[in-house]
Amino acid sequence: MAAFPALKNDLILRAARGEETERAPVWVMRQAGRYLPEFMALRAHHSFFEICRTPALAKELTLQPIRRYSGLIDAAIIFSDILVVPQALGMEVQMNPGPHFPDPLNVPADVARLAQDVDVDAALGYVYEAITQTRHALAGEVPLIGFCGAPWTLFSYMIEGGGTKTFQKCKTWLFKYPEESKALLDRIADVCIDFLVGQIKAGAQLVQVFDSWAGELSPHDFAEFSLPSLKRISAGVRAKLAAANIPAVPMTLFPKGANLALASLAENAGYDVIGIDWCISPADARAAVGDKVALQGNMDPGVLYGGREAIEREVKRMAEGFKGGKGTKAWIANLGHGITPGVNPDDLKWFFECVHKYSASSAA
Ligand SMILES: Cc1c2[nH]c(c1CCC(=O)O)Cc1[nH]c(c(CCC(=O)O)c1C)Cc1[nH]c(c(CCC(=O)O)c1C)Cc1[nH]c(c(C)c1CCC(=O)O)C2
Repeated sequence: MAAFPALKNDLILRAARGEETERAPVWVMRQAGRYLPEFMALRAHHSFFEICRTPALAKELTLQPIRRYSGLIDAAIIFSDILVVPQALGMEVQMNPGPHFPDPLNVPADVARLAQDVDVDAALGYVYEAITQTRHALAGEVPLIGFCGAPWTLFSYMIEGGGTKTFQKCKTWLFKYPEESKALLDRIADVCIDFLVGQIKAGAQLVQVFDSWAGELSPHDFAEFSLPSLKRISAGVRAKLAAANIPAVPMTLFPKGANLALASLAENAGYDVIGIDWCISPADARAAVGDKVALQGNMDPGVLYGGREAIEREVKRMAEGFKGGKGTKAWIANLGHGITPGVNPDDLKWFFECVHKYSASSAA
């Protein structure tokens, strides 16, 4: 592996490994995104997936929030999308403006259309190249996060053909074709394993699995359909790294909306960090997971629309919740989901400043 510049800020890696830190490390999901004028300026000249496939452009977008919030932000996340995995499986995905699959999987027989024995490293090598270039360009300022989508969330896009409110088509699969559904979920998981291992080899220092639709399943169905593939990924990544003599990196799971599953996820899903949304209080989340994992989250992204007073009040409340009580373990400050367009970038700066202030071990 190429030698990278020495890391100057390892706060998030220490927190992810379960250590209490002098203050909470902080980053936000979708930090390179449409709320940033510099993102919109570059995006005006390139299509979304063109940027994903062009390492120099993906690197540039990854660095934008790091430059703007230098000294305040503790991690970069590679600019890409969870939908590059369905693309690697041979599906066409457009972004206009939301994701659109012209030929979704309608019935189990359609799985035959997916690419057989995908060479993940060949199909997604452009992501690895973006990661390696970004690691060099970061010059050790903060760690770089790699990611993928969770099988259940990707399954839903591949079957629905885009975003959905009803989940009608993918739930038809789960409940009419449960065995075929599980086989497809495992198949997606196997691509995710190779993809995360490749990202780690290329320089990713922490990886996150986004299960954005976890909360659409009942606790029973989450355990039945999503959890097995999430475990397959954590175990598969660790086994492949060990076999290749590559040190493990921390793994984060963001099972959005699956707050009822927190205790069992902390117990045996195989992740170091669990990301939570804002529909559970930090104290309740910590009570559910004990000291088995670090927690990441969880301010409602909508608070960023509320102005400085609201942001300060809610960061203080969040910090007190995560710090309070016995057995408090590590905390990575973040929003409970991605930052949304329309947020004033200066208000995000204020969010970071408030996290620094209220999460410090000396803060009252
Ligand atoms: C479900 C999901 C997707 N993509 C992702 C998820 C999981 C996280 C979540 O639940 O928000 C993950 C993602 N997407 C993007 C990143 C980049 C890294 C980061 O800054 O966090 C990450 C980590 C860039 C992006 N991915 C997308 C954009 C905006 C598209 C544009 O530039 O036109 C960005 C910056 C497009 C995208 N990609 C996806 C959707 C639904 C959309 C369109 C609507 C939306 O923006 O929410 C699929």
